[in-house]
Amino acid sequence: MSSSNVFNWLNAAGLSKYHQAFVSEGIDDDSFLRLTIQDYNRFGITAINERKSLFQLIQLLKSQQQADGGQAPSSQAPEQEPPRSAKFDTVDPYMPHTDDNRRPPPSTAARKKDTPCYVSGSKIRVVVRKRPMNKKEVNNHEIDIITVDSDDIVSIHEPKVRVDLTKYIARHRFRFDQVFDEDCANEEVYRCTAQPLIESVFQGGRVTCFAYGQTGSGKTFTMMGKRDDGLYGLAGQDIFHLLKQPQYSSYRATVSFFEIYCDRLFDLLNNRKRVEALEDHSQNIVIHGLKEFDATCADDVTAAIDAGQNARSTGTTSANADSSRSHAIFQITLKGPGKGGRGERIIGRFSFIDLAGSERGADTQNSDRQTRMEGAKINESLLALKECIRAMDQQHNHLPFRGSKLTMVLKDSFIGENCHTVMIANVSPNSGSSENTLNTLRYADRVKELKKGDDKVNKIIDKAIDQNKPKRVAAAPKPAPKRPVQPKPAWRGVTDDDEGMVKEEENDDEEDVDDGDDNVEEDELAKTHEELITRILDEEDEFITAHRQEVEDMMELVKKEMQLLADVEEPGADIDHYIRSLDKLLVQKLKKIDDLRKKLVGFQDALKMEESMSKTRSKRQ
Ligand SMILES: Nc1ncnc2c1ncn2[C@@H]1O[C@H](COP(=O)(O)OP(=O)(O)OP(=O)(O)O)[C@@H](O)[C@H]1O
Repeated sequence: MSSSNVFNWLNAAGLSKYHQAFVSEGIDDDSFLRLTIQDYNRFGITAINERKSLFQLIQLLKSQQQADGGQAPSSQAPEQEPPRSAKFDTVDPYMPHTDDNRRPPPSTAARKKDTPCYVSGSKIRVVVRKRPMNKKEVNNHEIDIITVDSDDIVSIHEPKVRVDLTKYIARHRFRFDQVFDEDCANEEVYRCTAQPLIESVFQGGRVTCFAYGQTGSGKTFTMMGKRDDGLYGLAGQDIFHLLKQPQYSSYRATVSFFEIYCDRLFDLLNNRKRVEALEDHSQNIVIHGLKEFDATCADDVTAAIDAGQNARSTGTTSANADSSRSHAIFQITLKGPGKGGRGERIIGRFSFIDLAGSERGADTQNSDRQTRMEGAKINESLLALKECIRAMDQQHNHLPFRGSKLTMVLKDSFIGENCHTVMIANVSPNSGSSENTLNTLRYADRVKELKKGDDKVNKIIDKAIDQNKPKRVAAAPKPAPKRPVQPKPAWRGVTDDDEGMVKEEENDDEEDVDDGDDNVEEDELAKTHEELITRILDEEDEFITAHRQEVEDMMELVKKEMQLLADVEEPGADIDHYIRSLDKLLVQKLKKIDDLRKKLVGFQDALKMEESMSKTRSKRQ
């Protein structure tokens, strides 16, 4: 291979001005193809667009080399069709990192190593991860109803029974940015989701990675893994690897870990102390009282994760001991010198969120009030989250981050140019979870609805999918409008199987259906109910604060009474003064008790109203 290729390649990518730096470093064609993102700084290539160009160029040359059976690419600029990600105008971060030191386990690595990670031009990436069937599900003779049809298409084969008791399978297909099957290791999920975004945190980025899904679908497994092989730990390793580079020597990393339960924040690294999210004068959200710990190596991250997870699973009250009812937020923040060398500023932040079990949001009509309130808050936060991500992706000016505590504390993850969000929708494969799995896929699908400008891109993908579609055999009748919202079948095919007639439905483009007047009324009732729950939670806080104040005031008054008693027992004490003073104190005490009691009665009324509203809603179901 001639070394002159390096100049031609750089020239093709508009980077010829850096050629000299490559010559000085002795880079020939072979070593050029082995360059990693971490190397780019050595040549002075720091601008994001130039780094992207170089990354893309190297990927194209490598794929050309592979296509040529390992032959060296020519010195011409690559002429082949760019990989799909390049067509979509973003890219690079999600192409495979072949330089990665960590290797996925052999079985997965061998099959998946070269699978490119696709990305559209948007700031949000939605992937699906299917977990394997567990022993219990196998022993119960449940079947696996999820098939991963390709790198980005997943089908759920939902067992259904008609009114005439015949069984059929409704097949729903969804397309996402990427789909991981049950053989994928955490490392592979990490490689295609969080890892490509690590470097952007060093460039001022705010990266947020959510694990969404029903309880037991693998959210914690994905985020935590077994100690440090989950996304938290893997990201920690990479961040510290980069922090060792000379250009980042003035940066430091801190970690924090907290959870949101019923709109309340608890510090998982400080005995679950309650902390508050407040807006400062610049409208930034600051979590007052949250402990941030310096982390100097990946082991510090692991230690913080262990401590936080321990605190989470050994909750102080029975109600929130169940971690699936709270959102856990683990943040790694990079800090560096402030502007002009003064003070310190936040450079970037990586936030990982292990969301509450998505099915918990449906607990709003449970007989237990605490469960209802938890459900309402989970529901509210997941809806607000979806809206914020969509608004961010569609570049709306208005971001509804005030819709929940969760979106409020993540405000800086949604605003600004350099924000990226990854949502990992975790699904359980067993037939018993079909309803929840379908809900998860629909939620993720709504998050990822492509914006209008992407129509062209959509068509290209749809065409690709169409080529694999079975022939359309009959127009499908629109299903009767009924809650939960049913998808509009795009087509139906009819085949037979052992169970009798099997029908397949495909729902690549699911749409909401009109729920009618009854549902409008029901929605209104649900809205009022949820508002009432929010009011109760706020009033509960206010009432507890008022009660605490009343106890402190009473203690002061009791102290004064004791002083009066001591004085009156002295020889020659003024009995009139004693009686007048005691009367004053008793009036003050009565007023304090009366004030607190009025608050208590108001609060009880709200609780009764909530109870009756919950019953009304249950009766209407
Ligand atoms: N991809 C996977 N491979 C192997 N085992 C998995 C995988 N995903 C999940 N599991 C196992 O499934 C079980 C449930 O997973 P996990 O606790 O992560 O679920 P979860 O969604 O976090 O539930 P919760 O909401 O209750 O916290 C665990 O025993 C976990 O080890």
